[in-house]
Amino acid sequence: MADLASRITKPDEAAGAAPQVEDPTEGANSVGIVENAYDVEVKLADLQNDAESPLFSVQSFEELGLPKAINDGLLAMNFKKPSKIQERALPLMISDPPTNMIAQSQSGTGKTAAFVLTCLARVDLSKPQQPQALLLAPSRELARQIQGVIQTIGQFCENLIVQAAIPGEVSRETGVRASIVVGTPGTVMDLIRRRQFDVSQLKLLVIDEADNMLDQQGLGEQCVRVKGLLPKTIQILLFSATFPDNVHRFAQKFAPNANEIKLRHTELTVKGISQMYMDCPDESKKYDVLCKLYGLMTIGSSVIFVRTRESANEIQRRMEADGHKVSALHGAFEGQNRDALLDDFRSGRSKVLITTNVLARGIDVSSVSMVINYDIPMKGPGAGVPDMETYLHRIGRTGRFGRVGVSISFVYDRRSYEALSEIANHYGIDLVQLSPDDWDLTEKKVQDVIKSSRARPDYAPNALGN
Ligand SMILES: Nc1ncnc2c1ncn2[C@@H]1O[C@H](COP(=O)(O)OP(=O)(O)OP(=O)(O)O)[C@@H](O)[C@H]1O
Repeated sequence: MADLASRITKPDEAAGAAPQVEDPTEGANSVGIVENAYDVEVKLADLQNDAESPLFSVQSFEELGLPKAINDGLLAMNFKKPSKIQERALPLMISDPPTNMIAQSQSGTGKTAAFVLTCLARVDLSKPQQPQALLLAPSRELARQIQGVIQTIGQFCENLIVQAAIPGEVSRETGVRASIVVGTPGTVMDLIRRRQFDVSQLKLLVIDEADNMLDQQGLGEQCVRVKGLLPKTIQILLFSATFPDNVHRFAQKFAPNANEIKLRHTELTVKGISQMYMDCPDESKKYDVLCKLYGLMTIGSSVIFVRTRESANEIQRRMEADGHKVSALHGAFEGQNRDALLDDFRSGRSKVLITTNVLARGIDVSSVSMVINYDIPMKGPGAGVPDMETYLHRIGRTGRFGRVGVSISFVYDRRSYEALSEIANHYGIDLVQLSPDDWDLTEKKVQDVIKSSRARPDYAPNALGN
């Protein structure tokens, strides 16, 4: 118990945990749009000039030597400067001869654009239907999102065809006909086996969320099998915010002689995310606390993470019965239903999303200002071990690319308290305590952070608009 207590900060430090933001007492409504736009330019530019920030860079995109059509795409996305990972990784990935890469960078720091730019720089667009780059992701949502990023950054690249290899997307008659293919490992494997995906000319394999994808307890076997069917000389890029030691060793075998960009444990947390925890009296009270938070959750958009599909359904049912508007998304839903639910959330039509770990990684919705860990993430036999990596990925759904956000983890008994305490110690996080007994203070602490995130004019669904 003492461990977590030692990581509690004083109440008035709560808003301070989200540095370099507008005065938190100033809500979006009280700030004029023009002034505000100026503020934000300065704020993001400030972060990008701060050598300590993961968004820092000294170069411009032009200096990285990418083709003009790609630079035009970056301009259209309003990407003014590369982030640190983009600046460091890109020159290594696009240089010849092609070299493998294992790259780690905090959540929301632009890893996707780093590997997407490499794909766009490597494919020969005179062969638009010949698969040349394959990107693998752990969920259909992430595969679709990456497909969208490629299409947006590549909007000025003539003849670019990008296809998603996820269930229900590739017709049996035509098979895969695209230069860039983004998929989930099971579907990709099926397509290759059925000879509907010609992999003979692939020159690039990207694995996003690579520690999760290569984990031998999970998708690892499938990824190894896919790789075994690809040309031996293929360039391999592995990206994630987390690389636990055991998976990292395996990653080095999977992508031999790779250049590496690694971070220490304590560098992994994103400064813009104010991490808090809620001391619930017991498990049965967690639901009431959640309902009390509901008003704050709808100021921006929020994601509530739970352990099982059943509890996602159950919380949705109860909250709706109590008159709240929420959506639930998990692996039991049909693919197209899942797509529609996430699209609604991205566009702001729904503001509160209850989900499982299926959406813990990679999903980029810039309007998310709050993440709730209704259940502390656990793993291992009997799910008795705190899942450090999943915690970091879950909270990383907010605080994207210099934005601010808040995460609230619910604890209610010794076990959940100790698990969160281990997570906090592992990353060296100072968690702010919230109490359901002092609701006014709780509300103020959370609102201060959320209001700061709202004060940004680019506070809207991301540039993809999907
Ligand atoms: N150079 C840039 N300038 C401005 N915005 C950027 C830049 N690069 C990326 N972004 C934006 O930052 C957000 C986060 O990027 P991205 O989704 O690639 O993060 P990530 O590092 O892959 O995070 P995660 O580990 O959660 O998957 C996206 O909305 C993206 O459009």
